[in-house]
Amino acid sequence: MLADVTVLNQHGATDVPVQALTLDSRQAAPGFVFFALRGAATDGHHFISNAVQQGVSVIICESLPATLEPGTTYVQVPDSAEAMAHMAAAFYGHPSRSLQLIGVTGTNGKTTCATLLHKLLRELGYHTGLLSTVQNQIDEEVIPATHTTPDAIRLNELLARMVKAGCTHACMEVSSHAVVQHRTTALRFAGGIFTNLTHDHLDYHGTFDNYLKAKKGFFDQLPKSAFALTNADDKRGLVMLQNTAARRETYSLRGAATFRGKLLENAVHGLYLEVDGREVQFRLIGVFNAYNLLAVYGAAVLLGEDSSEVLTVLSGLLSAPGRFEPIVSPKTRVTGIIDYAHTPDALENVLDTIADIRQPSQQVITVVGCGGNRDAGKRPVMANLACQGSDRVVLTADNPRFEDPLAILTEMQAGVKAQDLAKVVTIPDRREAIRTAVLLAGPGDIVLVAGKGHETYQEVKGVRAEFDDKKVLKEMFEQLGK
Ligand SMILES: CC(=O)N[C@H]1[C@@H](OP(=O)(O)OP(=O)(O)OC[C@H]2O[C@@H](n3ccc(=O)[nH]c3=O)[C@H](O)[C@@H]2O)O[C@H](CO)[C@@H](O)[C@@H]1O[C@H](C)C(=O)N[C@@H](C)C(=O)N[C@H](CCC(=O)O)C(=O)O
Ligand SMILES: Nc1ncnc2c1ncn2[C@@H]1O[C@H](COP(=O)(O)OP(=O)(O)OP(=O)(O)O)[C@@H](O)[C@H]1O
Ligand SMILES: N[C@H](CCC[C@H](N)C(=O)O)C(=O)O
Ligand SMILES: [Mg+2]
Repeated sequence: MLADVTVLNQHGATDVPVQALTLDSRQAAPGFVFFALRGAATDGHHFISNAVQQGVSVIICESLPATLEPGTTYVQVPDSAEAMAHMAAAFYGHPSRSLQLIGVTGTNGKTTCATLLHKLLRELGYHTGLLSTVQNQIDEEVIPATHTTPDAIRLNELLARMVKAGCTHACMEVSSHAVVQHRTTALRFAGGIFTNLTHDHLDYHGTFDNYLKAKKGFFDQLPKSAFALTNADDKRGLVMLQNTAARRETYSLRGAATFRGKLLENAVHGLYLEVDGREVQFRLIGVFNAYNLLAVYGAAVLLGEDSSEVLTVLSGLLSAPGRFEPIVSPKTRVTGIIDYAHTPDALENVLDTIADIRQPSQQVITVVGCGGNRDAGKRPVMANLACQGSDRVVLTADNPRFEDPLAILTEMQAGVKAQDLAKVVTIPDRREAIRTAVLLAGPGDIVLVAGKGHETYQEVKGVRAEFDDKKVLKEMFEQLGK
């Protein structure tokens, strides 16, 4: 890559003092390096002159502007995002090299696995960082997250803060967007975990094959020193490791694998599993969580931890916020479940879990919507799955973003089969939808509020208004005397 770099207006970019890095001209200031990135909505190259006006020292770009300002260094590279990843890692002193960094990728389960591994390592006595959809953490210090995987600059900055705080380990989610946009390029991972691959984000990746390649790209980049731990029961589990240089390891609930689990019981009070020959009761609910637990167990053992100690700690852990989080109404014992299921596979898993643990007398009422400016293909599928697994369904808005919430609901309704029409109501206002579901619930029934989990906002036309499914549900229980 370096052979292709062209430096103009200075004798060498290394002589230019640099105070900070940015990918956004609006944040640029004297002493900054500005990276011109080609994005999905616009092209950072259009903002080079703005960045120069704001006094940046260095511009990293793929094509040079027609006029070069004296006093500014221009570095032309084949791929600005890739160059940014390498420069960000170097600028922050390659923090990933001072950590046992574990990356988790897959369609569902990343937050759950990364959070569980973080909690486990904390309990085992390590100073540990976490980068996740819900929040970033340095030990117990919480730093709000804007992305599942931050951009390369923010990512390296956060890892450097972890190193400075004395962390020896860090757990992070690696989204498919992150791989494609080189957010994790130039990090040194000690291990990678694959959870599963199902339908999501086809709006961004175009085809399922591209989506698969993005996830696989993470394992292709792992070094020989790392482990690559995959779900052998997932259709794409082994493909992920096909070209990795890392040590290949597997986990399975069904057959031969490095880490074997057997489902003994999936009950309302938790999972009872046999793990590597030992029977253990866990507090997490649902078969999908049996996979998450096995993955985390395997990763910890591969990091050199004692398997018995790992199981003891894991058995006491609760899941990540907004992941199958139960809230029981005080009077009529309605069980509310808040879950971040926003993909067809996640919704199906959650409803299957509810089917496994419910009593025949309990009705299931599901509140669900689909996000705007995201994969539209999942909308009818999710509405249909909600109908298959529930007695009543309230279709509502998720985060409409820049789309018309009614148009999203029309696309969802298209997935409702004629015989299910009678069980569906459509209420665009999410608060009213939750209220209706609670009204429909008789004593002991189950209300699943899917899609937004831990989120504390609803995003409409670029504005995030306060909205918390958990709070609203509790409020409705109280208001309606449930
Ligand atoms: C689709 C996507 O991933 N978008 C990310 C991408 O933005 P973009 O490609 O749209 O950028 P753009 O608006 O076209 O701008 C191009 C460049 O011009 C720059 N610019 C723009 C305007 C200006 O005045 N000056 C300027 O310099 C921008 O800073 C950017 O560098 O690069 C930005 C900077 O890193 C990200 O903030 C942005 O995330 C947006 C907000 C987003 O919603 N991303 C989601 C889809 C995402 O990444 N999700 C995954 C999780 C998915 C999962 O669940 O698995 C995640 O890791 O969070
Ligand atoms: N291993 C799993 N397999 C399938 N579904 C799962 C699994 N783990 C969790 N889920 C379901 O998916 C939802 C999202 O889980 P989680 O937040 O852990 O996934 P994620 O991969 O981090 O999602 P995102 O891509 O949005 O960050 C959960 O609320 C649950 O419904
Ligand atoms: N990380 C996912 C989160 C989706 C959450 C859901 N509530 C929605 O808004 O679609 C995304 O950015 O696509
Ligand atoms: Mg996540």
